[in-house]
Amino acid sequence: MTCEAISGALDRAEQTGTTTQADAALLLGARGDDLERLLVLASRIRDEGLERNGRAGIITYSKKVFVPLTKLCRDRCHYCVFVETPGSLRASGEQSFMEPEDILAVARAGAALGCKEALFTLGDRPEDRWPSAREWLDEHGYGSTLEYVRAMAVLVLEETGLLPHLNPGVMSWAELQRLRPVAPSMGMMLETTATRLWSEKGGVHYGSPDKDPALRLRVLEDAGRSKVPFTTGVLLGIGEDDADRAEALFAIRASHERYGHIQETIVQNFRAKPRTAMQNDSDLELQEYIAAVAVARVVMGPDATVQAPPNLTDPHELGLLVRAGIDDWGGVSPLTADHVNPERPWPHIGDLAALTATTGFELRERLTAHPPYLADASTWVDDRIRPHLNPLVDPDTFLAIEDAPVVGRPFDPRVTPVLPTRASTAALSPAVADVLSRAASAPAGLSDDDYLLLLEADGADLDALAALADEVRRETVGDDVTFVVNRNIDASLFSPDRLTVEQVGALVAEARSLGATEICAQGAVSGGPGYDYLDLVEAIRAQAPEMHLHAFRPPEVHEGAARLGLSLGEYLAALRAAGVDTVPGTGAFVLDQRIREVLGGPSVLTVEQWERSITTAHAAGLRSTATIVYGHVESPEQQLAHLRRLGALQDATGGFTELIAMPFVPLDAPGVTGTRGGPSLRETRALHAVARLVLTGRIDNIQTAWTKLGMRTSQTLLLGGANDLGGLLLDGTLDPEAGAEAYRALDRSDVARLADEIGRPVRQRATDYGPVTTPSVSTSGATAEEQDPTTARGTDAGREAGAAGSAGTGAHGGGGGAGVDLPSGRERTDLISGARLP
Ligand SMILES: O=c1nc2n(C[C@H](O)[C@H](O)[C@H](O)CO)c3cc(O)ccc3cc-2c(=O)[nH]1
Ligand SMILES: C[C@H]1O[C@@H](n2cnc3c(N)ncnc32)[C@H](O)[C@@H]1O
Ligand code: MET
Ligand code: SF4
Repeated sequence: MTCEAISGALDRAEQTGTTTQADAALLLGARGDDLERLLVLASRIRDEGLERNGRAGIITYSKKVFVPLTKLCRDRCHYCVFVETPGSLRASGEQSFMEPEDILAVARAGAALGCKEALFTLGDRPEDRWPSAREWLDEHGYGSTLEYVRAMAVLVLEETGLLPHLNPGVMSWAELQRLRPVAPSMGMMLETTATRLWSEKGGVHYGSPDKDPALRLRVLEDAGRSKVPFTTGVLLGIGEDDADRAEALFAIRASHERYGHIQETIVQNFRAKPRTAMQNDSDLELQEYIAAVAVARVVMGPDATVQAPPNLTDPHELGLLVRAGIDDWGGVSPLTADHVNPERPWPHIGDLAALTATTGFELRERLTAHPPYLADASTWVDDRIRPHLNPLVDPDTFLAIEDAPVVGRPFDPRVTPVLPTRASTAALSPAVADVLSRAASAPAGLSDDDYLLLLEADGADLDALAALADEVRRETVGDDVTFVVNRNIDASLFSPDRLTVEQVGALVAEARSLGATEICAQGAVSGGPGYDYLDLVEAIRAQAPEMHLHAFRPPEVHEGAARLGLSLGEYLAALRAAGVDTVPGTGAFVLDQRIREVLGGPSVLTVEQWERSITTAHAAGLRSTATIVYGHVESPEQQLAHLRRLGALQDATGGFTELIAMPFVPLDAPGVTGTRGGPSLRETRALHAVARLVLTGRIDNIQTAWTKLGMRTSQTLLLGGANDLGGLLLDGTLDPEAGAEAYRALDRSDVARLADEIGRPVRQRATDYGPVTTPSVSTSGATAEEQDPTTARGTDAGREAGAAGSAGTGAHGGGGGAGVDLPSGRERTDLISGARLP
């Protein structure tokens, strides 16, 4: 690095007040006079921002207690001394998790000292690695560590009034939604964007799944989209170089530019700890650190908050951090240690105030969420947390009212029924009311008896159950009613005389031109020469390389593999290589051997075969749907066991995208006798709601099988736990007599109306529930959004015939069980003109 290069970068930064990523990497090398210039620039930028934001001359901190909820972790960061193993905990006589009483003791003591923040910092998802963590959670009735975090945040709010700041590591989208109402702010250090430190043996993040930079950047994005005031930052001195540092800072800036949610960028210096893999590494050098803090200020700009922890730099050097442009010291505790850096005590707050004063600044207490976010609380703060926050916020500055009493207040459980029939709590049976109140804080943590009670709920109890499921749905995936635009191809027709390779190509080309993003192919192919499963994949792929291909149920996969003499794993890998993207998880019915024997003929896979097929698919990188067919001979116990089984499979593989609950339709299963003839509406509602609760944190999307349930029932279910309408398969002009689903159609205007009637937005999704990325093409030149009417039909649900699941029986058209309004057959409509076809 030449001095000219650095002073050139300084010149440019001084002139523009900002910098580029390449210049930032240069500026990180500034030392001596260059560093002096950089500090002056960083101070100037910070001071301009403070002035503009009405807080000139103020440096903030948050008075907090540290709650190390669990020190078990599935990661193994080489610098971390916080993390413990079950063995080390046993040796020191500690539990896997802090008990609620211990958490409250810390929080109460903090409140008595005027603290207003409870910082929950903990290991990532320890239950995935340590059976003892799983057991502790099971015994205490929590489905996951993050469910326990949520419950403890509520407990702390109610009992002490401290405001939770959650720093639990990587959070899923669903977890962010679940946690947002219980904390005004959250955070997760990006640490670094240097992937090699994670992917290469010897790197500090090797073997730590949660430290994949791509994953952490995803969390940053999700937090932004969820409007969570978010603290993040970089950890310096762990093997990254200046280019990496600049890249990480620019990644944070880019995410903030998209969503405006980065309330604070922490520039944290690595400190070597005994008993860690990095114990012999040296601490980050001071000049290098100071330069990085200043560069962070220049990169993040005048309106950002840049934080450096005051306990990781020696007291007599803290003035340098102020000169480097910080405006915040982060959380400081008068009570608890910094458990991440236990050897580095916090300065006394009085000393920190005095020291800050010598740099010309006044130290002021802020809350966990920074002033700009509290000033726009309707955007950034969930209304359930506001009653806890408001008494502590100074209405002029949005900083803390330092001497405000910190007292607990009840947390709004929000079990407000939203269904047409409103249930008053008084009308609930006491047992159901009790179960629901526990379900509100731990939906996935109830006992079998609890869920069985809910599966039998009726009347006001059922309405309240549905309302809670609706709330959990909203917190998990938001309000959008989603659907995918696709076309079903009945694979059982694939043969030289019924549906040729050319016809398949034409169907696919047409589907693509009409805006489909997915082709769904199910049904047993005959397997003649050139007409096997892989040939069908090839025929589809040849037409549409970009289209998502969702194809072949477990029985078909078994058959296809046997035909070629391949193992399931080999065959699924071949399907994937040929172009299959996901597989339908249909043909599951209820995963109970006796039930399958009653319902199915000889072609029905055993429980073991079905599970192996799905888990092998997941292992091969093919995700799948998960399904249940209910309302035949199964008991509520068996329904629940099935849902739990799907949840356990999901824990093992993470491969399910959604659950589709399909009512048994007797007319589709002519050979099956002795059933209860399909489910009632009551049973349908209870099952969907219970599925939403049981699968919280595991399977986030619950699809309503509209082809079997009809529109009115689907609306009811979308208000009672479900969030997705499934596939709207294009019914184009080339459609052959496509078996069971022929002439069943929904179009976009139907979907829009359906959602509008229940007050919800609609969103077209990709198969994996992400945004639709490939722009839809249309022969008419209209975009997918404009195309209307687009006739459409269901995906997996459409193909799952009543019980035995034989594809293409064509035996549709009658009513289902009581209360299940099947859609009436619809005439085919021309996709472009909307005109009825003959
Ligand atoms: O006491 C600590 N507080 C840490 N905090 C808390 C921080 O000091 C403040 O308390 C919060 O920013 C809330 O105001 C973090 C918060 C995050 O969101 C992300 C990372 C950290 C890291 C630490 C830390 O190492 N030690
Ligand atoms: C809570 C945050 O603390 C940081 N962290 C973890 N271990 C150390 C260490 N030895 N030195 C400095 N910071 C550390 C990480 O950035 C983590 O995300
Ligand atoms: N485990 C989390 C993370 O590394 C929380 C901080 S480390 C104790 O992000
Ligand atoms: S830094 Fe966080 S993720 Fe890494 S081992 Fe420590 S607790 Fe686990």
